[in-house]
This record gives sequence, structure tokens and C-alpha cells, in this order.
Amino acid sequence: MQSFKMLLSYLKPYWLFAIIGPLLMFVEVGMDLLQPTIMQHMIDDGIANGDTNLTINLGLLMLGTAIIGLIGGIGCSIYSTRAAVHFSTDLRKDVFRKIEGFSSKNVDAFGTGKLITIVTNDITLLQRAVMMTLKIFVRGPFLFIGSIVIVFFTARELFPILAVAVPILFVIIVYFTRKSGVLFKKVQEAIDRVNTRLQENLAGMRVVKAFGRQSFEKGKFAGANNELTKVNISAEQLLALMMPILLFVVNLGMVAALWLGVVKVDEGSISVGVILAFINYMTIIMNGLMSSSHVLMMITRAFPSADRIQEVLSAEIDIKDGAGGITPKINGDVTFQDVSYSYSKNGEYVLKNLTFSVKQGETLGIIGSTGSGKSTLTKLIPRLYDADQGRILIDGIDIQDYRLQVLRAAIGVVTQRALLFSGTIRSNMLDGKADALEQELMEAADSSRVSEFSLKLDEGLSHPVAQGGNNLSGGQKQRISIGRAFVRKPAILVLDDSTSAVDALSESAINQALSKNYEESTKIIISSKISSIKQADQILVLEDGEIAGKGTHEELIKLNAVYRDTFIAQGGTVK
Ligand SMILES: Nc1ncnc2c1ncn2[C@@H]1O[C@H](COP(=O)(O)OP(=O)(O)OP(=O)(O)O)[C@@H](O)[C@H]1O
Repeated sequence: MQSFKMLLSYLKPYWLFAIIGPLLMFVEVGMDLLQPTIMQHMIDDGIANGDTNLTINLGLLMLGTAIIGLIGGIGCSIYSTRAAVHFSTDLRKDVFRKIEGFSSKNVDAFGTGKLITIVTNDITLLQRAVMMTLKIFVRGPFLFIGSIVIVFFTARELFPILAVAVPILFVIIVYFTRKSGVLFKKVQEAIDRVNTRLQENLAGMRVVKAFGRQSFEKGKFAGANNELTKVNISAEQLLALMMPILLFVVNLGMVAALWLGVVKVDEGSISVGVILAFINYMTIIMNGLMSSSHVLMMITRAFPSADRIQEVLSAEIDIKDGAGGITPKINGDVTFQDVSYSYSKNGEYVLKNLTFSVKQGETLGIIGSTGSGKSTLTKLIPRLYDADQGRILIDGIDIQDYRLQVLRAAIGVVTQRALLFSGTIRSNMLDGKADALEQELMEAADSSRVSEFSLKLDEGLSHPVAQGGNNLSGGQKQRISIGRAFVRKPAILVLDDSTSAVDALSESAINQALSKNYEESTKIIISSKISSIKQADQILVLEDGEIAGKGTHEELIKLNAVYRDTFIAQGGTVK
């Protein structure tokens, strides 16, 4: 509820629409409320007295009020829709912007499935709730209260029926609205799980097919889907139950009105027109209450969504921007001082007391078994995660003191899995440096061996890249990913097992280009192949998050048994 109220501030820029809409609705409802009373006079004063002129005039008045009501209704729809759609557009923009600023830890904490549901489903639900509020929230209560007031003054003899029926209707609505709120929260959570399953399957479709896991994955998806079906049915059934119960109460009220009305007509205290008008008002009251309850349900349904949206908007981004003011030119000396890191609070440390330094232009090789923390180490440098203990310095300055933009602009990362975006080879490479000159682009394409295959393509660098680079081979994707990092000529180049899918010839060409064209960049190269890091100025051997060895290839061969054994296992010979 609190979140819903807070998010309503997004309506502020559209306050005029948000006021005009409901105001026009007042016009529509006013006209609706007049109809039964006009009809009553038509029956009692016009038809009963055989006054044709009055009957026709009252008939025309009914038509006139109906047309004015229609205009009010259409105007209300137009303005309310505008306000609600603009509201959700602005909200979606802000939520997306916030997610863009999330640290990797924030994303891990929410999960991508949930974030997608929030940006799509939750915001749509909220938009609908706002629209209904502007359109119908005025209509329901106004119809309801207006009818009660009119009945009180024009059919007081029948008023006791309302005095009994209305509180009962109220209790029913409050009960069902509360109950459904809880269930709709569960529906949202179930949608999260379906989205997560779907997302995982789409991303890993090839693996699923290659391993013949379709039926297994279908089973998992069906599990999440069945869960969603179950809670959806419970929620919808609850809603479906409410309407007949409300109708039943209203019908009882009508029967009572007819019975009491006949008695009163016999007594001569009311006319037939009053009974008909009362029954009409009773229907209007029911409609008013039903539409109010419908909007209330929509709003209740939107409460959990508002909470989830607010959760994103108020999430504290754990990576804080540095104060800046430091020289934006980064040379590339990297120093780790006693750095430890754990992915979860109170969890096991993935990196333990790492201390090493690498000078500008030097190459640092990192080798170690699977899960030893190599990738994590490199993720700490552009501050995708912040170290829990110790400090990381670049050019002698703590990385937390740099503006994030400055820090990250100085680092070129080639991730283990080549992640490409739909577009062209060129647009993917330009992601590394948007304003790169053609010459810089070509140099990067040559160094990363992109040219080697792009020149054979009809469109060259303009060759289209499908979503995720699915129309390219693993090696081609890796080369484009390397080219993207190369084009920025970064002070620090991080290559995380980035040539695993590249053929030996290309790998050696890329390594040559690295030492020739990127002489000034500090190079941090993770590789499972010793041949790829043999020439490094310094090699770290990571074991279980700790530095188990440090030195040049020759030093480690002599002094580090794990390194020596790995070298021999990879076909190396030791003198
Ligand atoms: N986002 C994450 N959340 C929680 N734990 C993680 C996360 N990423 C990695 N880990 C864990 O941290 C440890 C180190 O992972 P890391 O990816 O750094 O290893 P690595 O040495 O690069 O492995 P590989 O050679 O297989 O790529 C592993 O135990 C892994 O399970």
C-alpha cells in the first residue's frame, strides 16, 4: 500500500489528465443517476396521466442525458488512459535505469527472471490499476452514494431494504478483496518462476537439445507452470465466487422491494414509478459496488507489484561511485593488497588474502584449477564486485576512489563466454569504443583476427550478428569479443580464457598482436593452457582462492610442483 502511494508520484507530471478524466466521469455518473428519476416521472406523471407531451419531453430528456453521459464517459477514457500510460512509461524507464546501475551482486540477489517480471508484468498491472482507478474509482462510489441519497429522498419507504443490504454487500466485498490480495501475491511469485525457467531454456536451448534434455526441461517447466495454474485458479475462483454472492444479495433486496412496494402501493403511500425507480437504483448500487470492488481488487492485486517495483527502485547499489577528482588518465599499475572476497555474507571466501602487483605494460598470467577464483579475481578490478577485505590499487590509488566510469573506461575485458549483442560485427566492436575511428577499428579487427573471417563475408564488418551471436561460430564470437576489448586500447586488458575456442594459429597471431600493438597495456591473462601464459612477466598459480605460486614460468617450473605437473600433463618437457 505504502509502495503504491509512493509510486503514484509518477502521475504528477500528468496531473491535468489525471484530474480531467475523473471529472468527466462525474458528468457520466451524474447523467446515469438522473435516468431512473426521469423515468419515474415519465411513468407517474406522464404515462399514468395520459400526458403525451410530458412523456415525449421526458423521453427526449432521457436521451439528452444519455448522450451527455456518453461524451463524459469517452472523455474520461481518453484522459485516464493517457495519464496511466505515461505513468507506466516513466516508471518503466526509471526501473530500467536503476537496473542498469545495479552491481552484479544486486542482479544476483533479484535474479533475472524476477527482474524481467517486474519490468513487464508488474508495471503493466500497476498501469491497469491506475487506469481503472481514474476511470472507475470515481464512478463506483459516486453511483453508489448518489443512488442511496436519491432513494433516501424519493423512496424513503423502501430505504430499510438498502440499510440491510448495503452493509452485507460491504462485508462480502472487504472479505474477498483481502483474501484475493494474498493469493495474487502468490500468482506473481509463480510467474517469476515460470519466467526464470523460460529464460534459462531459451538461453540454453542448444545445450538442452544436444543433450536430449527436452523432456526433462519440459517436466521442470510444467512443474513451474502447474504451480502457476494452481494459484491462479485459486485466485480467480475466489473472484468468481464473489460476483454470484453479491448478485444473490441484490436479488433478495429486489424481491423484498417488490413485496414491500406492493404493500405500500396498496396503502397508497407510494406509486408504481417509485418501485421501478428503486429497483433501478438497486441495480445501479450493485453495479457501483461491483465496479468499486473490481477496482479495489485491481489495486490490491497491484500492491504486491508496487512492492516489488519499489524494492528495485529503493535497492541499495552496493558498488558506490568514487568521489573522483583524480587524474582521469590511468596508466595501468595494478596492486592487490591482502584482498579477500566472498559472494555471500558469512559465506566461504572465494579469494583469500591475495597480494601481488603488476606494472604498466607487463603481462600477468593466471592459472589454476576450475573454481579456484581466477574469474572472480578479474571481476574485482572493474568493480563488478567489491573486495570484502584488503585494497586494490591502480596507479597507487584505491579503485574505490575513482569514478566508476573513469575506472571502467580504462579496462577492456574479454569474458570467458563471448557475449554479443544483436546488430553487426561493427556495432559489437564499437561497444568497446563508440567513437572509434575507422583506422582504430580496422587495427583492432586485424589484431583480434576478426578481419581474417570478416573479409570473406559479403558485408564484411557490417555482417549481421543475431541475438547472442547465434549465427556465428564459437571462435568467431570470441574473436569479436576480443576485438571489442582491443578497440579501446585500454590501460588494463583482461582476457579470461578468451582464446579457448580460437584455433592455435589464430591464438598465436593474437598473442603476437598483443605484445606488439598493446605494449603499453597491462595484460591480465587467464588460461588453462600454460602455453598461453608462458611468456608472461609474472604468473599466479591460484588454488582454492589462494596464491599457491608466483613467479615467471622458469621460476615456477623449478619451485612449484602443481605448475610443473600441469606443464608436463600438457605435453611440456622439463630439463
Ligand atoms: N555469482 C556467483 N555467486 C556465487 N558464487 C559464485 C559466483 N560466481 C562464482 N562463484 C563461485 O566462486 C568460486 C570461484 O569461481 P570463479 O568463476 O572465479 O572460478 P574460476 O577459477 O574462474 O573457474 P573456471 O576456471 O572454471 O572458470 C566457485 O566456487 C564458484 O562456484
